Amino acid sequence: MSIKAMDFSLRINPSICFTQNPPKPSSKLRFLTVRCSLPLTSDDAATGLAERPWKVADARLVLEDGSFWKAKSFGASGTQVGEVVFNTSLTGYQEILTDPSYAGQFVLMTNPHIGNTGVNFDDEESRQCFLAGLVIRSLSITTSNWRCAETLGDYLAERNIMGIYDVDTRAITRRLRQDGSLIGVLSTEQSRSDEELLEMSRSWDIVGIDLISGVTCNAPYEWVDKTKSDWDFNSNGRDQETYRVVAYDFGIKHNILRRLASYGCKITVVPSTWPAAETLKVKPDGVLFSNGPGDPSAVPYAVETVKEILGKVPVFGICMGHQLLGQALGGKTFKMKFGHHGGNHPVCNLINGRVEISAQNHNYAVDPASLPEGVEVTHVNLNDGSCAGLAYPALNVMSLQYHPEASPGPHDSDCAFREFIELMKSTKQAA
Ligand SMILES: NC(=O)CC[C@H](N)C(=O)O
Repeated sequence: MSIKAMDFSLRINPSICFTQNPPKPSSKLRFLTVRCSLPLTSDDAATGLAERPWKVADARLVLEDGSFWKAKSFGASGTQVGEVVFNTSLTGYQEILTDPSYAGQFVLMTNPHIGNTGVNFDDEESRQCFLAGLVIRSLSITTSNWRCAETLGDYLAERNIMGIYDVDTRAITRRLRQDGSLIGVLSTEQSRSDEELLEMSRSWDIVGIDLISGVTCNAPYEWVDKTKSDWDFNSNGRDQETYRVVAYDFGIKHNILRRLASYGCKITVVPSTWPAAETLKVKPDGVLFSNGPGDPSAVPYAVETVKEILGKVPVFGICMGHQLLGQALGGKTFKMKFGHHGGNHPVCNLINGRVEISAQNHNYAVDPASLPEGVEVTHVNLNDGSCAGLAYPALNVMSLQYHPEASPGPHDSDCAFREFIELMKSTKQAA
């Protein structure tokens, strides 16, 4: 079949992955995405015969199932072990990189095109990046955004975080969906053998480790920042009153604090080991138990703190905070097959029957069957029916397994902050 020159134009798009079999031209074809991929050998580099504008694969990701993935490195170099999880968010990679709940994990983005907006000063969700590394399909060759202050590669290198690109993220995602989360080792060190890296991946486990102690703050501090007015999409219905809240930092995301402040809370953030007695001494109107990394069963001290506070003031648990509440109420948590990480999870709010599209990031969940009588499941994840929210009205408890603060993600669940205000208000009035 012949193709007339006018029948198609050539569009270079470096973000689209290349296959061995490019699409067959047809007379209807208007756009053909082209990016070539030639087999590279180390001889080419040594002889200098083949000069190429791109670099040779210089990193390996080795998964505990025995699979090896050649990739190109950006950011920091070295060798790092972690659990590989995939995130389906289309936007917000900077908020994901700075979400402390990813400590100990490699985040693999299913969106193939990452880095295009660079990084900026406003989208940090914590004081540093705690994740093990970033795995992406295509690293944008340009950055373009009015807020961009730096490229993604420079940002990661400065923070000593490893990243890899040009790796088949779809194939790894399918593997994780089928077999569950896997431990992996990422290395740029040629001196380490494949066998050594595989052995490393098989001798490390994320289960049972207290990752919270590595991300929490060292001392209490006051939080004052609100959501900037330009970005506040939901400023109606605020209470005139100020509510005093103590927020336990198990790896807290800044936007939880910004949203609470915007709803009129005066917040003291405290470390994960802060004694319950000290919290109760300041007579807060409410206590927030934050999100945080890792296995909720590995932090019994945090469950004890939650137990001591339960029933004395209204409490709101988010993600890890929800799991700790579940345990403190007598329930059990379990590790899910590959968890939920992304900004497109439908959740049914059983109280009002509405469906919220939510931002999620968790590998563990509360088993609703293990909960005692009186504890209500208020939200259900519609993808798999897992428990997404709890309430125990007798003790003024509410919790969500996902992220009402978004960052990144949809804002459908922002009303949860309003509900926490109402809970504090009605408890205050009843006192
Ligand atoms: N975002 C979070 O708080 C994560 C909770 C917990 N670390 C999990 O993976 O389930």
